[in-house]
Amino acid sequence: MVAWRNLDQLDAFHALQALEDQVVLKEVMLGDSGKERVEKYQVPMAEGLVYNFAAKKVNDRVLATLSDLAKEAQLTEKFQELYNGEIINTGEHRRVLHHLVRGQLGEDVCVDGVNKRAFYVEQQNKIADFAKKVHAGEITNEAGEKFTTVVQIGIGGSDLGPRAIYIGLENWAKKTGNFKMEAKFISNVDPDDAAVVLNSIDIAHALFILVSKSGTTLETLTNETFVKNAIKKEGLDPARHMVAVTSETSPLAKGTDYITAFFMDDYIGGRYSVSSSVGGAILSLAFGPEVFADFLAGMAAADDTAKNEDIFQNPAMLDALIGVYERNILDCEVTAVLPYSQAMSRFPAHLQQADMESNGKSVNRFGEPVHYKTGPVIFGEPGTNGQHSFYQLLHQGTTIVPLQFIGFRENQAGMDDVIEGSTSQQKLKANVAAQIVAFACGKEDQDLNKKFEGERPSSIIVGDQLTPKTLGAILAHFENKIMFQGFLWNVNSFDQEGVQLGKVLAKNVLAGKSEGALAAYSKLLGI
Ligand SMILES: O=P(O)(O)OC[C@H]1O[C@H](O)[C@H](O)[C@@H](O)[C@@H]1O
Repeated sequence: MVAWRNLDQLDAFHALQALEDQVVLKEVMLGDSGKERVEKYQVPMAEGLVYNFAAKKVNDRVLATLSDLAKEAQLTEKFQELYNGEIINTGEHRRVLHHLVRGQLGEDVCVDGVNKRAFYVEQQNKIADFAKKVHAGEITNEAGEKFTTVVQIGIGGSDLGPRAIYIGLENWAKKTGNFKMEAKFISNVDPDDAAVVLNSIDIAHALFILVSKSGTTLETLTNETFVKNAIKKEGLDPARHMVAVTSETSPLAKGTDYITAFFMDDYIGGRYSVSSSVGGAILSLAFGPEVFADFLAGMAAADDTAKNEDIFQNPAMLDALIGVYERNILDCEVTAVLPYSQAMSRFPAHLQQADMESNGKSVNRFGEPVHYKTGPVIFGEPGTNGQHSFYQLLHQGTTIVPLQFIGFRENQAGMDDVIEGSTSQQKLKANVAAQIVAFACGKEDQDLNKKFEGERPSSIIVGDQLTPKTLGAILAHFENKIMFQGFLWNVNSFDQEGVQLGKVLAKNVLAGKSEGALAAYSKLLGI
């Protein structure tokens, strides 16, 4: 049995607080010691990726104490309980099974006589079969013509992950001959979101995927009707243009006006659902089921490394521990995710939900207040765009923001030119290397306005190229990092009560039941 204890009840945490090791990056990262550190402080990840943490404020003693913390917090055992199907989501009294969607890590998990792995694989096969029939023109619109565009209607976890992964692989798929259908996304209840998408597509040849795990989300149900009205206006039958992805217990599962439905279940949290039918349907239609299977294989490979007890063979656990060190010992409030890859432009937005909805909690998994900081604020943009906007604050501002870089040796599209002695990809890579050192080491200057203090910690994930497998491995790395941090903070990372209050108040406004400030704001907004 594992013991679920608060971070401040662990001896290793107090040992960490007592350490007086103040790693000074501009000392350890300069000259030969910097070179040795970059070569030494890295661990292999799945799919040939590497997690390098040389520019983090850690040394061997801090790392040894973090390793003790991992053991005392029983991170490996807790992960084991999770993938073996224990009720880890205490708030909603649910299992947490997103790992099982991409592979069997432990024991069989059976619920009400159903083997859950078999259920997830069955849905994957059903989606693969459907996607192949759409691509082959066996499933068509009412005129017997092929669908050319696929549009996902969903929000939060039913939008961000699938959208980030679609954008992440679009150019790769075009280059490698795996591009089957263009995908678009409608999420916001702002009518302009749906209007822009509907105006940009040929509705007669569009297949819509309605995605809602709960089947009750106001934005998604509103957009469903919005889209169905647009389909009807074209003189077409909405039931011939829409499939549903939902949990078997949701009201949508009983709907009859869909071509077909694909399922997930209550054990897959929305923000962890990209590997389930939620991401499976759109990604299999856009790129083919084999590409989606490769993406899942990359995730499964990363999940496998997350089982290792040794933190130097478990990059997600190591990353999580360093993050807790920065949050609870170095007192950093924010973390930036900075992919030097345009294809990962929506990845930070997805991680914002994954991380902040999971670990943005003030009570532990038993509902008792915690007396330490939990999840940080997450933001990010692809480099080098960020360099020309918010990096000023990162370099010289009064807030120290730990950074998580991601970079690749090769680009995806294969199109590149030598301009003034270097390719664009080389320029991109030179920039990320330069930034790491600039953030760590800073620069002296008599003019304080031009002085860089340095001491801004960062890590980098490096790979050869962003592919379905490496993207899967990177996503699973972050999912597992978030999970381990939740274990360390002893919070339930798998519910999200904090999103409810606003929904209830908005319903009151629409039902004409508001008073006081709510009524005044409603008037101000012209509702
Ligand atoms: O998939 P759905 O049930 O429509 O939920 C969509 C989203 O809405 C909720 O408000 C939650 O905060 C998210 O975690 C969820 O992903």
